[in-house]
Amino acid sequence: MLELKNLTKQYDTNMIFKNLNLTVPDGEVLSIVGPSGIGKTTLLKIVAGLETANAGEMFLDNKAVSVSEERNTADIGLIFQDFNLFPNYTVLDNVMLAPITVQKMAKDQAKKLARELLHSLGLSDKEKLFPYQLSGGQKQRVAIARALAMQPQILAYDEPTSGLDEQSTYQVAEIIKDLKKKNVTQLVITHDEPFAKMISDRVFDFATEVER
Ligand SMILES: Nc1ncnc2c1ncn2[C@@H]1O[C@H](COP(=O)(O)OP(=O)(O)OP(=O)(O)O)[C@@H](O)[C@H]1O
Repeated sequence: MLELKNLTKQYDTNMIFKNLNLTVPDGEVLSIVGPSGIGKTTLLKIVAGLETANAGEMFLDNKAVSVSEERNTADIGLIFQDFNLFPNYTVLDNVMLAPITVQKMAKDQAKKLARELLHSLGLSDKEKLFPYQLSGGQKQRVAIARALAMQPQILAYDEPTSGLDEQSTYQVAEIIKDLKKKNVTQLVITHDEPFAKMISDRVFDFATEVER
């Protein structure tokens, strides 16, 4: 379970949000909607430890997690809007890299895990390709496999359907629903309302539920 209590973020004098409270139970898919520039990506970055908050508390499974400093942990898997794949690595290496370098997993074990994940996401035949040789939907699935390889407690997606066609959007929705069945907690920033309806247990409207 993820809990955010009175989270406040400002950049210099620009207050982005104040006293944000949000609880996401295990296995829930929560979509976060709201207009551009309102602070949705900033919130995900704070949750993932890539950005600090000015005040407030975060708890993961009732354990306090500092939001006042950046963290380099595997507990939250972030899937970036532009995928952030390593361009000079193959699909397989993109998925294997973090378990080996961050978690010190043995190479054979990391390869086995990466292949299982790629298989489950329908990408077995793409493992030797480089990111530039993939479609947007395939890149998105590699980014999901890469995040899952770190066995995070929570997966957080920033606009996972941006730039995807209807079929790839549907595939991403199916992946999110499958992961939900495995009790993976998922936070999804999206402006795509039909997609949000398809995948979400709950929708958090940033514009109305957050003080500024
Ligand atoms: N590093 C930064 N320094 C200063 N201001 C920033 C920084 N990052 C973001 N901001 C500001 O914070 C506000 C929220 O940005 P954020 O990217 O979180 O919005 P968003 O809701 O995700 O928008 P979008 O849907 O367009 O991605 C914006 O006004 C942005 O200019």
